[in-house]
This record gives sequence, C-alpha cells and structure tokens, in this order.
Amino acid sequence: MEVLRIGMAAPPSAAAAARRRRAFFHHRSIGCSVSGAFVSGRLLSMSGLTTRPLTVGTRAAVTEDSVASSSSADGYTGVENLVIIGSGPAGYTAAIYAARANLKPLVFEGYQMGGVPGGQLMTTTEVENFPGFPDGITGPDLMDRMWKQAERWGAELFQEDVEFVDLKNRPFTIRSSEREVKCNSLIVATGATAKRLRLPREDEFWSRGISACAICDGASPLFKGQVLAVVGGGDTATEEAIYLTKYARHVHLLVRKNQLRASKAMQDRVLNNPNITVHFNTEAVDVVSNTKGQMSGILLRRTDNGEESVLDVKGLFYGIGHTPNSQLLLGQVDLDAAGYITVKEGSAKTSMEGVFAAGDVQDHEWRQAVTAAGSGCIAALSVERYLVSNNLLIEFHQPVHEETKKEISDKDVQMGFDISRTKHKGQYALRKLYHESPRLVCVLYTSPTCGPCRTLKPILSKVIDEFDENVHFVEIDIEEDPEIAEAAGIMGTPCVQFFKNKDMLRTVSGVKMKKEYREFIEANK
Ligand SMILES: Cc1cc2nc3c(=O)[nH]c(=O)nc-3n(C[C@H](O)[C@H](O)[C@H](O)COP(=O)(O)OP(=O)(O)OC[C@H]3O[C@@H](n4cnc5c(N)ncnc54)[C@H](O)[C@@H]3O)c2cc1C
Repeated sequence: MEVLRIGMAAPPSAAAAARRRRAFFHHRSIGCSVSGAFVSGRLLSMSGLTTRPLTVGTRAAVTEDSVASSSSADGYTGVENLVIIGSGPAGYTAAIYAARANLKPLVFEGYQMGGVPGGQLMTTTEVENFPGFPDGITGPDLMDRMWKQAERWGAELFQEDVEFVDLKNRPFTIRSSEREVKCNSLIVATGATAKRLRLPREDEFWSRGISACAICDGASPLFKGQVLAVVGGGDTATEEAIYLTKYARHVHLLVRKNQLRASKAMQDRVLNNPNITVHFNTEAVDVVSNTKGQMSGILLRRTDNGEESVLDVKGLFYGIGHTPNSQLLLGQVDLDAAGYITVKEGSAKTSMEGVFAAGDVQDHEWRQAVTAAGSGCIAALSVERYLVSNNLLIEFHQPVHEETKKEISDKDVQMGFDISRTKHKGQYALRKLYHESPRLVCVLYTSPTCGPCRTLKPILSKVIDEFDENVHFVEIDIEEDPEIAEAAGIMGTPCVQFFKNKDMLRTVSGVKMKKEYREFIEANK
C-alpha cells in the first residue's frame, strides 16, 4: 500500500500553488497506458420478397444479467434476427441500417479483445476525410455520433467481448463475457488490432515507456518534453510521429525499410518536419533502462549492415499495423492466409450462409472509415434479404425512449463542492475528498483526445452508481490539471486510482472488465 499526501490548497498564491504541487502526492510508482417492450405485428413490407405473418409479442429487455435466449409465452422465440459483433464504423453502420429495418439487432460492441468500443477511430484525433464533416471531426466524436444513431433506432448494444461462436448449428450461438444468445444471422465487424513488436523487455515497459497509442498517451507527463521514438513506416506511424511533436522535444521515426510506406502527403509532412528524424533501415531490438529501472533508450540495429547502437529516448510508440480480429471464426468460415475473412466479391457474404462480414476484418486493401461504413451497410441490407428469403425475419417496432443521462458538467465544479454528492470533477474536489471523505475515492484520469477514456467513463459511472453512498468518484482531466496528474505519476490515460483514508490502494491502467472495478470497490468500500 502506498501513502500519498495531498495538500489542501490555502488561499491561492504562487508560493502556495508551488507548495501544493509538491505536496499533492509525494511518491508513487504507477504506470498506465495506455429495453423496454418490443411489438412485432405487421406483415413484412419488402416488395418482391417472401413475407409471412409475424407474431405479435412482447419481449423482455435483455438486461446485463440475463440471458437473451429464453422463449416467452407471447411469441418471442428467443432467437435474434441479427447479432453484430463489433462497434467500429462497420458495426455501427450495420446496426443503424438493421435497426431502421426493424430487425432489432443486438450489437456486441467489444470491450478489450479487439480494441475498445468504437474501434480504431477512438485512438485518433482529427478525421478529415469522412463525408459530411467539412471542418473535420475527432474520431471519438464521430464514433459517439454513430453509436447514438444506432441506439436511437433501437439497436441493443452491449459493451462486451464475444468469446465464442458456434456457426455450425442453427440458430447460431454467440457467447460473450456476460451472456449467450441465439441468432439467425450474424455480421462480423471486428476490425483489426495494432500489432506488437514482441521485444524481449516489451512486457516490462508496456505502459511504462512503450505505448501503442500516441493519441492516448502522448500528453502524459512521462512523455511530455521528452525525446521519443515511433516504429513503423506507414500512415499510422507517420501520423503518430506528427502528433507526438505537439508534446515531445523531438521524435525519431524508425523505419525497417529504406523508404516510407505512408501516403505521399504524410511522407512530405514527416520529412519536412524539423522535429522528426527519420532513421531508414533501422529496427528496434530491445528497450534499454537506467539504474532506476526507467526506460532510457532503445537498442537499434541497422537492417542493412547489422550495426547496433543505442538511441536515447524516454518513450517508444508502435505504429506497425494491424492484425484482423477473426480468431473467433477460425475453422468456421473461410479466412485468407493473413487471417482476413474472405467474402464473395462485391458482397458481404462469407463462406457460411447467414454469416456476413464488414469492415477491416475482411478488407486488407482500403481500410478506411467510409469503406468500413459502406460495407456495414451492404452487410445489413444483405441480412434483411437473407432473413426474408428464408422466412426467418421477425420485425420489431420500438417506441422511442429519450433517456436522461446524468453527466458531470463544468457547472458542478463552479457551483461549489458538495461532499454529499458521489460524483465530482477536478483537482479541488480530489483534494477535498482525499482529506475529508471516509469513503473509498475512485479517481479517473482522462485526457480530451483519449478514445478509451470515453469508453471507460460510462462503464465506471455505472459501477459507481451501484455503490453510490459507499464511494466517491472524481474525474481529473490531465490537460486541465497537469500538476496533479504529474504528482500522481500518471503516464497515460485512462487510468484509475483508488484511495481510502489517504492511502493509495490501487492503480488500474487502461480499460478493464467492469467486474474488476466492481470487485475491488466491493472489497474496499
Ligand atoms: C490511428 C488511426 C487513424 C485513422 N484515421 C483514419 C481517417 O482519418 N480516416 C479514415 O477513413 N480511416 C482512418 N483510419 C482507419 C479506420 O479507423 C478503420 O478503417 C476503421 O475504423 C475500420 O472500421 P471497422 O468497423 O472495420 O473496425 P474497427 O474500427 O477496428 O472496430 C472493430 C470493433 O470490433 C470490436 N471487436 C473486436 N473483437 C471483438 C470481439 N471478440 N467481441 C466484440 N467486439 C469485438 C472492437 O472492440 C471494435 O469496436 C485510422 C486508423 C487508425 C488506427
């Protein structure tokens, strides 16, 4: 258990502020990286396609703790029309189309296995080429909008990883970390995951110097003002290198080949940036550390002559491409040699009837948000045709519900601190709670451009609601409150710390399973 001291701020003066900065936390050793009723009751209206009378029935909402496969006495068969796995542009677009077609799709958004809910764009800043946004939009904002649109039209969404699928027996079985469902059709939109280098000391320095997400971790005190390196020669690596120049003193780009693979525009931006040095024919061999065990450099090897040298850097970012998230389907649908799902040309159809694929998991060539979204649309329309032609479709009509969501706003901060409230924001609240709260205090460190932070916030918020008066929650934006983040040793976001009676009990980096936070709070409340 680690003792941290958070000093209460006296009247704000420069000296007091400096004192306060020193006194927030003394030492630490933390690393972090990265419903309702549905009625079906009319004939299908798709012209030219087989129709059948539909059962009129209500179905209980699939709750987080229930299994969706139960039959109901009033007609619902317990078999979903459609399950969608994945919540990138492909999965959400498929969900929007299928929901609008009254299929009531059930979406497993994922959690950790193949990236965060919202997919790869949650790890980027500006998306400037998605149609409809002439001024650009951040990746997380774009994905938030897609998610809202899918939800608005009645898709049921679960932030859970699918762990098993049985496509050999019909209806198909889909099992996630928390439930099992049966379905008549499936869209796989699981995208792709960032590759790792597997350096000998990679695990030791993962989140303590090595990161796969510059956008998430670049602003952290560990990397700010430091010399950093990025590995890779494609668009991801060049984008990461350029992004890191916002925070780093200098960035080295390590490229195995003698040229960059990135688009011409990105090459120009990198090669003309005085804050980036490109090292061609160079590969990272391992991490080098100093006597304090901190990362101090990288052992490099020339790929042309084998010469080795050490480059002094405090951080290493991976930008080396992706692996398709198709492991679930191994042996059940056809994959190509690289693991991409093979689809019949110009369609979303896989080798298994009723199973469709969309987005990067089936596309090694274009890999763009808009192409992923387009293929999600094709997949959803194909599913509708498939269900109708096989006489399997049950239509759901859902009343539109407007949910009021409790958000922490800046107003909460300005309106003054109230210890009786459970949720707070900002360093003032953290200091007050640290000193005065008898409850367990859960601190979430976020940064504005961090996509995974947006994933974690509602998850943690729900868990906090379960314990309400036994816990306090504080959100700290590390860009707004850099000094407290530095004092707490926050190296990347999202990061969660738990305090009780001025003791720091635990640090949890990244996005973890809901039950991990729940169990810890239960044991320490
Ligand atoms: C840094 C970066 C910047 C980019 N910038 C742009 C850009 O500016 N413009 C552009 O057009 N494209 C951009 N791209 C590419 C774009 O992000 C991808 O092409 C697009 O996100 C692919 O969408 P997708 O839906 O196929 O998959 P992804 O976005 O990869 O989403 C896959 C989803 O599947 C989920 N998943 C995986 N496994 C499981 C499982 N077992 N159970 C449940 N869920 C699972 C994941 O959680 C995730 O939600 C960028 C990519 C990166 C990495």
